Amino acid sequence: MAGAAPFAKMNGIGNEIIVADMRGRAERVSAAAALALNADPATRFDQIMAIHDARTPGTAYFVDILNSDGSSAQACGNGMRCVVQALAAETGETVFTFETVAGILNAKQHQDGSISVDMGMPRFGWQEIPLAEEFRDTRMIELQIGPIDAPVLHSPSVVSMGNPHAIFWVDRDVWSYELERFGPMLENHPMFPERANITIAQVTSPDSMIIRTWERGAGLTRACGSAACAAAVAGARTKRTGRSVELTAPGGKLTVEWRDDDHVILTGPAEWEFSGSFDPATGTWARDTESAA
Ligand SMILES: N[C@H](CCC[C@H](N)C(=O)O)C(=O)O
Repeated sequence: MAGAAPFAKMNGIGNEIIVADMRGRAERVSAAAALALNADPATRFDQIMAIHDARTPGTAYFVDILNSDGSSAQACGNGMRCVVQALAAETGETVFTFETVAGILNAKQHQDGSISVDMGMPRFGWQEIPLAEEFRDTRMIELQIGPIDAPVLHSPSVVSMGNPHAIFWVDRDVWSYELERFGPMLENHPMFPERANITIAQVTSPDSMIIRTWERGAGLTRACGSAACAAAVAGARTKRTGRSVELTAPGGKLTVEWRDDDHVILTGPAEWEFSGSFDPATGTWARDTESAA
């Protein structure tokens, strides 16, 4: 393919990620390419993490994040771990400083192969998330779906991890809620002018919870790293948990530590599946012949 860019299909505990190598190129991965790659079952993804040349001194790369509907995302914790694993394999480095549209982000690969990403500081102001109306306390906002007198989901905590998140606390098994039905309504609720990632969370101990996420621009996913961060922060803010939490998502476990310096550290694995090359304008792609299935 002329002008093709290398990519790796990877995942972060089942969050389907394409790491695209756009270094040395001026163009972005187009929304049309994202839609085409997502339409093919072999390359279906939740996020594309496009690695570009650095724009800012002191950073190694600029990472552009696209959702599977072609929209842009400001943060993707699971995808950043995939980026780190791909770059660590290529360069032998283990510590990286990246830039995204949301700012500077540090990450490192540990001896055991797990990867920690510093997701920065959470933000709680209603205008920062953003919400459509003023709430002075975003630990719990008025929002509900279902019958007025017996809402199915209500009173979420809202947090920005660079991207907007709403966490609905539930007592029952997270699988007993029809997130595929409520997710789209809540993602697009007028309360969220930039839409939102929607998570239901069941706290199982002061340092653990089970979560399921409907992602803005991607739908149901097996895991969402920034949602794990948002849920852990919201858990600590509402005194449901401490500041170090293990989160079980459908695809596996992640740990989040909300450090005393206010930074949120997400740790978990990343997995390579296969490599190929693609046209960043159209999404036409081919698998590398030497790449395993
Ligand atoms: N899967 C990602 C989050 C993608 C966020 C995206 N859906 C949005 O904010 O639009 C993660 O691991 O953090």
